[in-house]
Amino acid sequence: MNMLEINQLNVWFGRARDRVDAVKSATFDVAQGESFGLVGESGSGKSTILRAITGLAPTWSGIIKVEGQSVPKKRPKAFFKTVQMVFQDPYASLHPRHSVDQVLGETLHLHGFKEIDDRVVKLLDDVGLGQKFRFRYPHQLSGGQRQRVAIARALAPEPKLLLLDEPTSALDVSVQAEILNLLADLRQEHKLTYLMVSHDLSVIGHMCDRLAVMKDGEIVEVMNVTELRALQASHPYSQQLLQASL
Ligand SMILES: Nc1ncnc2c1ncn2[C@@H]1O[C@H](COP(=O)(O)OP(=O)(O)OP(=O)(O)O)[C@@H](O)[C@H]1O
Repeated sequence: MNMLEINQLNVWFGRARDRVDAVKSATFDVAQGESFGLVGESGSGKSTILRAITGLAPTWSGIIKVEGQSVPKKRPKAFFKTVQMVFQDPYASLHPRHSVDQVLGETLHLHGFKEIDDRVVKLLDDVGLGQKFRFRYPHQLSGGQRQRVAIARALAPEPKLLLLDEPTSALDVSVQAEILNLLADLRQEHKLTYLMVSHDLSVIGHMCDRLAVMKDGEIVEVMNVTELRALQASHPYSQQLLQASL
């Protein structure tokens, strides 16, 4: 079964002469348990696709289906029990005056969980932080530790689909691999499906099964990572991207 189906998705910002067509007729699907990458140059519309799925880009047309169900314009709370997003910048995505305990506890509470204490401890273990981080505030954490908290928050509702928007590009090179390995382990342990944006083909090659190449708001090619590794892109733009990343 497909976890996610995107059909003829158009996303735009602004009106009339100011209109920007950020995503044009994007069509792809992501199977249950699959990890799917979106690559392309800056401004090609990768993040906008994730934002449209999660409801952060309000003007869109086309079909977005999660587990076979069309997503309505206004996302019900239940949607966020299935779909969660991890943002690029862990400095911007955590409230500076909320402790780790508050961030995770409030998310769990919002989604109706009981035994919140036990779940907070378990989430911190799952992301490799452990209890000693529980009562810290964001300014007392490194970038990598903050991103682990953001990942724990995304895992709190026990989602099935994680939207990952360049989850390591704001981090120090030395911790990028740690976070990618954590995400790969979590996918296995929690049987998650990933839709991941990156401009880094080696990250996509490491993390994904298939990928879509975007250019100027359009998907120009969908390929699997075996083809990526063998440099078998057929579209000239994909070939250019591959050559540039060597
Ligand atoms: N809120 C907005 N208002 C107007 N235009 C926007 C808005 N958000 C994105 N855009 C435009 O939509 C296009 C796609 O942007 P998007 O952020 O999806 O690209 P991207 O491929 O994710 O790039 P990057 O790798 O730099 O994040 C760009 O031209 C961008 O300027």
